[in-house]
Amino acid sequence: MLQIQAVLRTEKEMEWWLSMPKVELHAHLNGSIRDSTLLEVARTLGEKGIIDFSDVEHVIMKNDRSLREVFKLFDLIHILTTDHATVTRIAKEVIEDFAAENVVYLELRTTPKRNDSIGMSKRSYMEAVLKGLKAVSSVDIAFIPYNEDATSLIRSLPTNVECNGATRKKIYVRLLLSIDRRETTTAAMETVMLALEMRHLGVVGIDLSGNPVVGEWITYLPALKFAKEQGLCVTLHCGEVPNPKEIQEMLDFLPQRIGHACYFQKEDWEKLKSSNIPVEICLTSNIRTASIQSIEVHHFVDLYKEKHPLVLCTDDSGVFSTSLSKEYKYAASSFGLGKMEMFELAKNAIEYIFADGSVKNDLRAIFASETKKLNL
Ligand SMILES: CNc1ncnc2c1ncn2[C@@H]1O[C@H](COP(=O)(O)O)[C@@H](O)[C@H]1O
Ligand SMILES: [Zn+2]
Repeated sequence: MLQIQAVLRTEKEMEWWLSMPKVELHAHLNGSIRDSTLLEVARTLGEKGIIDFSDVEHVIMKNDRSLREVFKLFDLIHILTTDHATVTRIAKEVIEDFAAENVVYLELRTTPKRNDSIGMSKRSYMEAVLKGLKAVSSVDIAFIPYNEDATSLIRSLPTNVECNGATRKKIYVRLLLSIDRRETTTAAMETVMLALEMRHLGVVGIDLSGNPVVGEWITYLPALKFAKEQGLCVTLHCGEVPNPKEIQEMLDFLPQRIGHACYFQKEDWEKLKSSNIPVEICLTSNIRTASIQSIEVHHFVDLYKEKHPLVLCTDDSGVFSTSLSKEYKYAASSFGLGKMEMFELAKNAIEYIFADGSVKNDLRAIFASETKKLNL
């Protein structure tokens, strides 16, 4: 009986975190796939004899992975998902999943991939992602920044709308194109050129990600500089492993945001704080990959106390079996923060999004109306 009551209490508690409006700024498409979809795709490839399903199932369901193992898993995920139809499917599902937990603004990042053997170019990969966005039907989605046609007019309704008595959820989506650290300067530049060509379709920036022990900062710098000059926003995975020289160079570049900041030393914190660069904090990801030894010593605490710009994010909700609601609940319970404080934290993230001022205004209005509903 007591056990049932505890379960009910936990469920009720989770409901609140689910219903709170949230802003997600650090989510990798291929890291955010539902386990069920990944298993289904793997099973189909197993039946066709392309992979050995039993081996793959074991890898997908494993939960405690080191950072090295995470990147091995990504190589496997990419084998499973990198065809146009699957990319479209996962893009649609990932957006639906974020919208279902009341993420009202999502910046989804993905690495455009080229695979000549199946006729995939970086552009056709991105077109498949966009097809997924257009296929979303369970929620209203606004992803085209300019009201160029009638459809996008409908799609840019500012708040959740009433439909047959029920409120339909509404999510803004913007895209970031990732440069993988394995890529060459030329390949990185191709990604930036593609981002520029796709700006009118909701691409707002560039991310640098991939295995942090691979590659050199100097390789990506020309493309990142060019992106910045052209007015694209840039976010960097920074300090996921100890690399003092690279961390300093990245901070000197003055990106619009950074992700992680785990292995920062005194001079890195000083530079970060004086330049006020917002930090995307991914708690579960940092703990699972052991980039941070335990939640009690996470740099969230210091940054939060100092009112440094920060935003809670999932990183890879599929790979780390998390969700943005869980990340908020985790932070609240780990750091002793109340619901009001967490709501404020979520609301402040609006200031660090890469979309334009009109989207920020709409989001501020959404948060203001939700304050009343949530009894805060
Ligand atoms: C755990 N911390 C992390 N650190 C660095 N890069 C990461 C990452 N998690 C994900 N990625 C990057 O995102 C890709 C998967 O999504 P997309 O194929 O782009 O959609 C990974 O291959 C890696 O390059
Ligand atoms: Zn990441």
